Amino acid sequence: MWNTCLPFPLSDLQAQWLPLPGSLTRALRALGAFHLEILHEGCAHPNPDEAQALGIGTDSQCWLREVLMSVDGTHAVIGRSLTPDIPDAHAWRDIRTLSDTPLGVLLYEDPRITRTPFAYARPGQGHPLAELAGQVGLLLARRSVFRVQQEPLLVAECFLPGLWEVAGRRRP
Ligand SMILES: C=C(O[C@@H]1C=C(C(=O)O)C=C[C@H]1O)C(=O)O
Repeated sequence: MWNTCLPFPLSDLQAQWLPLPGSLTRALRALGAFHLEILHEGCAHPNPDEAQALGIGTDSQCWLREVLMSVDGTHAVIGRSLTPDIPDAHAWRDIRTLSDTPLGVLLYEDPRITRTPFAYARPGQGHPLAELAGQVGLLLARRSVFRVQQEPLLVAECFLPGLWEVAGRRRP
């Protein structure tokens, strides 16, 4: 399902936003009034493609964070992040206490953190991102794995149709 090649066909806006490097939160904030809502947080098991990306089994315990990011009141991006739930010496322990502070604050200041190249997908029926979005068909998603001290954090971002309305009014 996930492929490092951009899906085809894409609009100019989609081709611009999907591979956008750096903080997505920062790019969304440049479009207008930004709001982040926590949809769900807690312990969970990864689905098979998430487990494969994290290099763990589907029976592994993870910390899951699902958020909805809006711009000027328009739902724009859904984020679904997972990291193995290793107690004590866990590099991503601060993710549990972020609340509605965007995850990006943990990711772009520490030079030790690496990020894999993006992989892209169109989440279909039954995929957690489609279920969170409450729709299928018009969704585009990307994901990458951040690592620090060998600990992985999988971050998937699903771009909702509303993003293209808002982004069409301005450029990142
Ligand atoms: C990875 C980033 O963090 C964003 C914020 C997220 C969160 O708060 O859970 C999840 C996905 C991202 O869109 C970013 O800003 O680039």
